[in-house]
This record gives sequence, C-alpha cells and structure tokens, in this order.
Amino acid sequence: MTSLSLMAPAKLNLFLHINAQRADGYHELETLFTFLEFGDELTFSCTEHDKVEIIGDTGDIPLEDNLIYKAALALRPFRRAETGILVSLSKKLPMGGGVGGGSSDAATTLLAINQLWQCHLSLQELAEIGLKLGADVPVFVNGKTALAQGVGEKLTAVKLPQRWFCVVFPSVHVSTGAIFTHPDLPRNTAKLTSDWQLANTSNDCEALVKKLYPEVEKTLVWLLKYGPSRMTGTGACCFVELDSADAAQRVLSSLPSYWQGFVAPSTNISPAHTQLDSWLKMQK
Ligand SMILES: C[C@@](CO)(OP(=O)(O)O)[C@H](O)COP(=O)(O)OP(=O)(O)OC[C@H]1O[C@@H](n2ccc(N)nc2=O)[C@H](O)[C@@H]1O
Ligand SMILES: Nc1ncnc2c1ncn2[C@@H]1O[C@H](COP(=O)(O)OP(=O)(O)O)[C@@H](O)[C@H]1O
Repeated sequence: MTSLSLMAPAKLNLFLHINAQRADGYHELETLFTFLEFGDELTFSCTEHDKVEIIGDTGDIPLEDNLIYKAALALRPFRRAETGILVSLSKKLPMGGGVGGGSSDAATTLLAINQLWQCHLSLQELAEIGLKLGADVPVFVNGKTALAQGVGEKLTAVKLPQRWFCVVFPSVHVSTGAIFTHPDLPRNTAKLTSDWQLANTSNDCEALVKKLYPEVEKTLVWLLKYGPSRMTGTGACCFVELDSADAAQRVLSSLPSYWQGFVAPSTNISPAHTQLDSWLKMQK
C-alpha cells in the first residue's frame, strides 16, 4: 500500500493590514505569512475501495465539512487511478485559532493526493483549487514565506531570517466571519511602501478582537513582557518573537496553566514541501 506522511505546518501573520472591502464583501489585505516548524501530522494511504476516509483527531467536524475531505474531493476528477484514500490526522494546532490549521491540512492534502493519485497538477493549479476552499490555502500550497495581497492569493515570496516564536492560544474562539463583518473593523490602512518591520506594521484585527475578547488582551499583555508580540490572523492565537530556542522555551515554561502554547522556529520553506521533496527522492 503506498503511503505518504506530511506535516501541515502552522502559519503566522507577522502583520495583517486591511486596505479595503470589495463589493462581494471580501477584504483586500496585505499580510506577511511565515511558516513554523510545528503543525498537524497527516498520513495518506491509498485504499482499494473508492472512498475518502479520515481517522484520528477529527474533533466534532462532520466528515463532509472537514477541509481534508473537501480537498480530496476537489482532486477526484484529476486522478489517474481508481483508488480511495485514508487520511490519518494527528491534530496539534488549535482549530480556528489563526494559525491556519484547517487551511494547512487542506493544502497538505492537495500536495499529497496530487502525488498518490498521480493527478500531475502544477502548484499553480493546486493553489487555484485551494483558493476555493479558503483564502489561506494558496500560501500553504506554494510553501514559501510570502507577502500576500488581494484576498490572500497574490503571493510574493520573501526571505526572512529565522526567528523563534512562542505561540499562545488564549482558549477563546474567534469567528473570522464575525470579525470581517464587524462595523468597527478598520478597513482603510494605506498600502505598503517598503518597510515591513514588525514595529512599523500591525494587525488591523487586533484592537477589535481585544475589545470583544478580553482574554486576548490579557494574553498580549502577558507576552509583551518577553518581547515584540502580536495576534495572528483574526485570532485568537498570539505570538512573541524571540532570539533563541532557549528564550522561547523559557516563555512557554512560565505560561499560565489556563492557556496552551507551543514553541517553534520559523522557516522560509514549508515543512510539507521539504518532506514531500524527500519522499519524491526516495521514490526514484
Ligand atoms: C484573514 C486571515 C489571515 O490569515 O485570517 P485567519 O483565518 O488566518 O485568522 C485569512 O486570510 C482568512 O482565511 P480563511 O480563514 O481561509 O477565510 P475564508 O474561509 O476564505 O473566509 C471566512 C470569512 O472571512 C471573511 N474574509 C476572509 C478573507 C478575506 N480576505 N476577506 C474576508 O472578508 C469572509 O467574510 C469569509 O466569509
Ligand atoms: N481539518 C481541519 N482542521 C481545522 N479546522 C477545520 C478542518 N476542517 C474544517 N475546519 C474548520 O475550519 C475552521 C478554520 O480553521 P483554521 O484554519 O484552523 O482556522 P484559522 O484560519 O483561524 O487558523 C475551523 O473553525 C473548523 O471549523
């Protein structure tokens, strides 16, 4: 039985600016995505029956709503073999936490099944399929640290120095849709010129989320004692940027027990891509 194990890494939005709202309600953004060497773990195995199955940490998400299932179905028209797929999911990322776990699971599924079903689709084609599943799927499919514009689909790869992060999940769930439809969300930040330093940018969702969810504000106040800190995406996870693994580990070890967190270094290439390249080399 052919199988393939790949990570679905977390992402951070190092900043997130909202420039405008489009006629269809979606927002024009500028956001800097980086990947972390930490994420969900997925194993894909070809099966003889013609089904898409997911086992493991599926939580309370019905099969048909799982982005892994949706991604697999989207590739079905392209498969060259009449095989099904069994996906074993080990979930490490909080769902709906702003670290992109669902989108990353979808992208990793597209990358893996493209190989196992011999669909022969390019990254560009997979990213276009992925965009229909969620605004963040294309960046995970492309797998490079990137400045994203448009609704997140116009990507410019950038190289950033590796940094360490401690990411904290404040145990509250923030609905992306609710933030983007809130009247108090700022929507008119000027487009970037050139300076992308953390100090000169912001997350335009942060003030509103802090107001609606005091636990997020409390988390940021706590993290700011250790270094430059910010919320990722539409929350609720927040991160602090640090110089070393030791410094990040020290923050994690003093984390109050009512919050969860993890530490990881950033990487310019998604671990899903690094692992897929190694697997492809082994197949030769
Ligand atoms: C804004 C980001 C930044 O990373 O937030 P997080 O989800 O990571 O927190 C993402 O692009 C989100 O991507 P994703 O979570 O895939 O969003 P989608 O499912 O495509 O959209 C959820 C809802 O968010 C709103 N939405 C999303 C993206 C966008 N550029 N403009 C929007 O207005 C829409 O109301 C949409 O119905
Ligand atoms: N495999 C999956 N993992 C996580 N969330 C999923 C998955 N499939 C569907 N979802 C749904 O997608 C939503 C957004 O997930 P996620 O990408 O983790 O959030 P965010 O974009 O805020 O980081 C979740 O609230 C969940 O209901």
